[in-house]
Amino acid sequence: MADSAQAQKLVYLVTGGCGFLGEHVVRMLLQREPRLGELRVFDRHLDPWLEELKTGPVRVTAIQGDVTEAHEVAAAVAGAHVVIHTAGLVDVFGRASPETIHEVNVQGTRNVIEACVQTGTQFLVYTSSMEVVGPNTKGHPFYRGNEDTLYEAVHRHPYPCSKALAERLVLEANGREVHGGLPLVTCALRPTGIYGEGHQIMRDFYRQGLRLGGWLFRAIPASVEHGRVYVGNVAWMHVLAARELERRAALMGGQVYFCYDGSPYKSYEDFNMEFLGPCGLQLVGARPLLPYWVLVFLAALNALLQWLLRPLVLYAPLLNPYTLAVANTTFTVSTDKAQRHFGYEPLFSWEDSRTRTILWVQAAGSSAQ
Ligand SMILES: NC(=O)C1=CN([C@@H]2O[C@H](COP(=O)(O)OP(=O)(O)OC[C@H]3O[C@@H](n4cnc5c(N)ncnc54)[C@H](O)[C@@H]3O)[C@@H](O)[C@H]2O)C=CC1
Ligand SMILES: C[C@@H](CO)CCC[C@@H](C)[C@H]1CC[C@H]2[C@@H]3[C@H](O)CC4=CC(=O)CC[C@]4(C)[C@H]3CC[C@]12C
Repeated sequence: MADSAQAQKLVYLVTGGCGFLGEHVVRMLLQREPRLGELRVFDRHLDPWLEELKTGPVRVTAIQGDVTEAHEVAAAVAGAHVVIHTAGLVDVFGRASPETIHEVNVQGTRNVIEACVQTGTQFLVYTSSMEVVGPNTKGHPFYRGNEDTLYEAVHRHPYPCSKALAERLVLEANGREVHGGLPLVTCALRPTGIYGEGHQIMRDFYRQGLRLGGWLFRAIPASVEHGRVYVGNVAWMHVLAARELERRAALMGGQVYFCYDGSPYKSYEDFNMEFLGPCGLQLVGARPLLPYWVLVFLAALNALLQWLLRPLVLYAPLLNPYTLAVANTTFTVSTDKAQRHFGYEPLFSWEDSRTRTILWVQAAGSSAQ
């Protein structure tokens, strides 16, 4: 991004731009990035709402493509100044095979890096995940941790394994020489569980509650805290990080940042009730209704059934040994690294984030989307 940066209009590429987070990043860039000249949205599935964006002042180019196809990625990256790589296979339910998760999340990321190097794109922001840290398989709590907190990160599940490998590739690529001789500058953002408009699991819990006559049943102790982050703030952090990578390359290059905002620390279920409560649902029980060992048994049973039924049908319920372990382990972050390094402050207050999410749940829960 040369000396004439003031006047220069920039080309951004967002991979996974039609996903839950990707859509917010795309819209945020259009609203809040004054230097944006062209926005390329790359996704395996292009959504119809992209068409509406094409009538605005910024050129929006929709590119249907697969990150696992190196030539498709290289064609999309060529000529871009900045890449925000958010495409990924988010699967902790056993819907996709471990090989597919690895292919999309690790090889896909490798393809993005190589495309930057080959075509001379200098700035890369990667959407990593809290899952590269934990919770670990031993269920150790991560309490108000930051990017420097020591934690025994042990990955077995294909999703966190893939995110950890991909993040490492991105960080190690920092400083590589790209076509034209300049250094690649990379950083990785690690959201905790994201919520907000478009959050399909929240919508599923809402519909399940409606089916059960307005009741949800507590499964996880209220004392197990989760850090959650509003999707608009995650998108804003991506936009800011991408903008500041050039000016603060020495400081930000090769760094990781947890995504955080003012959302309260609560258990997964109590946090969901912040939105589902005002939509008319109630969480039954001050304590879990079933003993923990019963949940462990049911989760193991689900895993067994998934394995047995796989040749016939895909059985992928929310509860499995991995999701139970994650839901049942405290994982909260408390950090100001992004604020110190690139001036991040949440754009949306907790009240705002909550209101926006409630409105979306009400609309999405009752429609057939
Ligand atoms: N949802 C969450 O709570 C969290 C998500 N993340 C990360 O954020 C990123 C976005 O996640 P979400 O928006 O939640 O997921 P999502 O599934 O809604 O979006 C992912 C997007 O990537 C696209 N995609 C998948 N495979 C692709 C491929 N082979 N080629 C091109 N595009 C492909 C999908 O079509 C989708 O539009 C992912 O990298 C995920 O690992 C990180 C932390 C928390
Ligand atoms: C035991 C059930 C009783 O109601 C509740 C099951 C909830 C789980 C499906 C979720 C609990 C925690 C979630 C994960 C967490 O937010 C961290 C994540 C980060 C990511 O990068 C991807 C998504 C996820 C793994 C998220 C997935 C859903 C949960 C396991």
